[in-house]
Amino acid sequence: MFRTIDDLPAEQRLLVRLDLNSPVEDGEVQDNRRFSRHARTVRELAEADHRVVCLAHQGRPGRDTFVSLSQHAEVLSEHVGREVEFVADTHGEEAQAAIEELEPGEILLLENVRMCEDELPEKDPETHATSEFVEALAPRFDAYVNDAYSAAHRKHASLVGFPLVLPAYAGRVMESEYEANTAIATREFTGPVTMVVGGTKATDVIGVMDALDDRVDRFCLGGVAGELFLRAAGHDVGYDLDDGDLYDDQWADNRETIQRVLAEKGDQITLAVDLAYAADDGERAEVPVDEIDEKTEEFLDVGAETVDRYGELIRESDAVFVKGALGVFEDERFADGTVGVLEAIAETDCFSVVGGGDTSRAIELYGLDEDDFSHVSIAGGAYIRALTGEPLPAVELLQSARNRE
Ligand SMILES: Nc1ncnc2c1ncn2[C@@H]1O[C@H](COP(=O)(O)OP(=O)(O)OP(=O)(O)O)[C@@H](O)[C@H]1O
Ligand SMILES: O=C(O)[C@H](O)COP(=O)(O)O
Repeated sequence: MFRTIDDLPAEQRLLVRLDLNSPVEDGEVQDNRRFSRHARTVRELAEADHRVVCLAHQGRPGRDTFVSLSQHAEVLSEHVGREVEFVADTHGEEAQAAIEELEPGEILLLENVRMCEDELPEKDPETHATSEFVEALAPRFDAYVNDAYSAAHRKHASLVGFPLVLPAYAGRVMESEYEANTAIATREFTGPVTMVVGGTKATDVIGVMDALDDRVDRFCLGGVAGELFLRAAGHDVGYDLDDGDLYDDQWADNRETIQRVLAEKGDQITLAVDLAYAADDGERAEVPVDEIDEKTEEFLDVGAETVDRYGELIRESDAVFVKGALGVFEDERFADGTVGVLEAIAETDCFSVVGGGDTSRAIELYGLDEDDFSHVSIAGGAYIRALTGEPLPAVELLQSARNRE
C-alpha cells in the first residue's frame, strides 16, 4: 500500500494533485461530485495547518472544455468552506510568488496544469521528474499528495513526476477509490458477485466482462452493450436505425469478442427480456424481446420484467458492481432500468460500488442516498482499468515512493 495523509508530519508545505475535470456548458464549469469529494481532503489538510497548493487539469487543448481553473477555485471554495485563492500561472514567477506568500491553513489553486506544455506528453516518471515544470515547483514543497485517483491512469508530469522527487502520500479520495475499486479483485465475498453493465461504451464493458469472468458470478446487461449481446444471441436488435452511430461501429469492432464471450460465458450472462422505447404519442412503451422481428424503434431502456429479474439477482448477491446505465436515464421516461437497479442495490446491505461518471449522476438526479452504497466512484477511465486489473501508473508510484523510504 501507500502512505496516506495520516502519515504526514505537521505543518507541511504540500503540493496536492486533485482531479476537478468537469463538464463545461456554455463556458460555465458544472459543479459535481469531484468538487465535494476533493473538498474533504483539502479541508482536512488546511484544518491541520498545512499550506495547501492544489494542481488540477480541465479538458484538453483544442476542446471547448479546455478552460482556466478560475471558476473551479470558486466552486471548490464553496465546498471547502474556506477561501481558495487562484493564480493564473502553473509554475512561473507569479505562481511561485503566490506559493511563497501562503500561510499555514491557506489554500491556493494553480492554473490548469494542461496549459503547461511539460504536462501532457505520456512519459516515464524519470523524464517527467527532470522537466522544467517539476524542477520549478518541487523545491517549493515538503511533500506531494496525490488525490487524483480518476486521473491515475495517465503518465502526466503532475501525476508521475513529483512522487520521484518529493515524499508522496495518498489523499482521502485516492485512498477510498483505490480500496473500493480493487475490491472486486482483492476481497473475498461469501455469496454471489453481480456486475451490472450498460452505458454507451460497449468496448469498455466487454473488456471488463472478459477480464472478470472468474470474479463475477453473473453479469446483468443493458444499454448499448446489452443490445449488442442480444444481437449476438440471434435477436433482431443491436444495430443503428437511420443515421445513428452507437451500434454498427461497435458491433464491427467487437463482434468476435461478443460472440466468443457469449459462447464461453453464456451461463454467467443475463440479457434483457424486454426493452422500452418512445411510442408515437411520446409515452414510454415496452416490448418483449422475443416479439421483436425487426428493429423499428430506438430502444432507450430495459423493460419492467427485466428490472424485476435483475432486482432479484441483486437481492441474492453479496456484492454488486455497476458500470454504465441500463437506459437513457437523463430522460425520466427511460430511467426505470437504471433507477430500479440502483434502488434494489440501495435496499440491500451487500457490498456495492457504482462507477462511471455519467451513471453515478443518476443517484442524485433521482434522489437516491449515496450512503446506501458502499462506494460511488468519481472515476471513468481509471475505474475501468482498475476493474480489468490494469495498473494505474500514478498509484504504483505512490506505492514505490513508500518502499523507497
Ligand atoms: N440504450 C441506450 N441508448 C443510448 N444511450 C444509452 C442507452 N443506455 C444507456 N445510455 C447512456 O449511457 C450513459 C452512461 O454510460 P456511459 O458509458 O456513457 O458512461 P459511464 O460509464 O457512466 O461514464 P464514463 O463517461 O465515466 O465512462 C448515459 O448517459 C445513458 O444516457
Ligand atoms: O475525467 C477523467 O476521466 C480524468 O480527469 C482524465 O481525463 P482525460 O481522459 O482527459 O485524461
